[in-house]
Amino acid sequence: MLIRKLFKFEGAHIVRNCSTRRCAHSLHGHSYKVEVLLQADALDHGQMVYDFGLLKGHVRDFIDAFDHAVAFWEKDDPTYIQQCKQFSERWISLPVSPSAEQLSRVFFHLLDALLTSTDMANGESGVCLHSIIIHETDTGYAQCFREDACNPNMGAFELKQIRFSEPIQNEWADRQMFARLLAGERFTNEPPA
Ligand SMILES: Nc1nc2c(c(=O)[nH]1)N=C([C@H](O)[C@H](O)COP(=O)(O)OP(=O)(O)OP(=O)(O)O)CN2
Repeated sequence: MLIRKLFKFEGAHIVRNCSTRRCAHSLHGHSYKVEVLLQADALDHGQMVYDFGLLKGHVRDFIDAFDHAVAFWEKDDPTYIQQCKQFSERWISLPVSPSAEQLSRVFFHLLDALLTSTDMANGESGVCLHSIIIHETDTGYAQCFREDACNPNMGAFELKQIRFSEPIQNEWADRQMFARLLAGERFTNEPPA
C-alpha cells in the first residue's frame, strides 16, 4: 500500500544550461509542492502504514529548510554563489543543479537516509520510501524513484555534499539533525511535541 503526504515551500533558484532562457539566466522562485510517498505491506498498531503526524518532525524540517531559501549548484559561478550567500541568509548549496528532477533526487536521498536511520516505535513494519514528487509549477513535476536516486547517469552525489546555511539549521527543532544523519546516528519516530 502507498500513502502520500504533501508539503509545500517557496524557493528560489537558477537552473544553468537548461533550454528555457528565463530559467537559466534569471533568479526566480516557485511555490513548490513536495509529495512524499511511503510504501509498506503491513500496518502499525494504529492500522496505518505510517502515521502522517510522524512526518511533521525531521521530515518536515528537512523540506522546510528550502522555504524562503535560495538553492544553488555548488558548481555555479563563484560570484553568484558569493552573492547568494551575502544577500540571502537562507541558502542551500547542492552538488547538483536545482532542477525539479535533481531536487526530487536530493529529497529522495535525504528522506530515505532519515527513514532507514529511524527506529520504529509503534509497530511500523517494512516502511520504505517509494518516491518523491516535486511540483515546480501547477503544470510541471518530476518524480524520483529509487532507481533514479541511485542512477549515476543523473549525477552521483553524497549527502555530505549538501550544505544548509547556519540560519536554516538554527530553525530546526533538532539543530544537529543533519550532522547526526551524516554521522549515522539513529532516530526514533516519536511524534513531535
Ligand atoms: N524538465 C524540467 N523543465 C523545466 C524545469 C525543470 O526543473 N525541469 N524548470 C524550468 C523553470 O524553472 C521554469 O520556471 C518552469 O518552467 P515552465 O513549466 O515552463 O513554467 P511556466 O510557468 O512558464 O509554465 P506554464 O505552462 O505557464 O505553467 C523550466 N523547465
